[in-house]
Amino acid sequence: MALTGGIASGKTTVAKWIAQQGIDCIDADVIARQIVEPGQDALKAICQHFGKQVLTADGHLNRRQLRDYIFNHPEQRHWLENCLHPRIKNLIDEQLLRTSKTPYTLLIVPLLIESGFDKLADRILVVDIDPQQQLKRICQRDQVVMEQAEQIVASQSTRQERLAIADDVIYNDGSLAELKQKTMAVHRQYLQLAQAKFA
Ligand SMILES: CC(C)(COP(=O)(O)OP(=O)(O)OC[C@H]1O[C@@H](n2cnc3c(N)ncnc32)[C@H](O)[C@@H]1O)[C@@H](O)C(=O)NCCC(=O)NCCS
Ligand SMILES: Nc1ncnc2c1ncn2[C@@H]1O[C@H](COP(=O)(O)OP(=O)(O)OP(=O)(O)O)[C@@H](O)[C@H]1O
Repeated sequence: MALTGGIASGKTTVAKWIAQQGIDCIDADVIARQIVEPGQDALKAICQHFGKQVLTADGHLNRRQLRDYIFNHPEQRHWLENCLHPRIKNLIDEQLLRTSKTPYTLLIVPLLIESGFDKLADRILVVDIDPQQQLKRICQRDQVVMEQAEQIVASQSTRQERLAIADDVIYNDGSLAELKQKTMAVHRQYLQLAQAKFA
């Protein structure tokens, strides 16, 4: 099962609760962080392309600076995606081979449509959020100004595009407790589907 949704829609929160039920989760954002750790070839490629100023004093990727830059320069965002997505795909493939012990595996991919990783999943779950609420959450959580929040949202698939490919939708329009209830309902449904598949 793949889980997607726009930035700050609630994917990580939903995935955390599903992981607590003992379900294997693979998170593309986590992999995207691992492959740019110091010493990794993706970090070297980024450094060669953007220059050393994209590193912090201790040799880590300066994520905030790169974020500010790529969301103002779409062609550079595409370069970064072309650099990282094939590497992320390889690691997802590797992890999928190793994670077959739980009834289903949850693959969390923010840019599911844009990356083409939707082909890896037999079912797509979308976390949907009201755009105004989404912008508020981005600004609050990431300490960015409204203009950058809007730029990031505009660079992603639209709400309609995501809903069009969804098999299941969790509407994150209430409290965290309500979100948890909806998540557990979907999880129970997926357990049943997995059971039916292997019965
Ligand atoms: C630009 C980077 C360094 C900013 O790092 P930062 O720590 O601020 O954000 P983080 O990685 O936690 O991502 C937060 C969210 O931003 C959004 N986002 C990330 N990359 C992109 C992108 N290329 N286009 C649109 N939205 C994006 C996603 O909704 C993601 O969940 C980082 O997001 C990155 O390396 N992006 C390119 C890799 C990528 O495409 N990741 C998504 C995996 S499918
Ligand atoms: N229903 C809710 N009520 C209150 N806060 C919420 C709710 N849903 C999510 N949040 C908060 O909104 C923020 C974004 O949620 P979360 O990190 O799960 O989103 P995400 O889709 O994983 O974001 P990203 O795409 O940036 O990785 C978090 O701080 C989370 O605690």
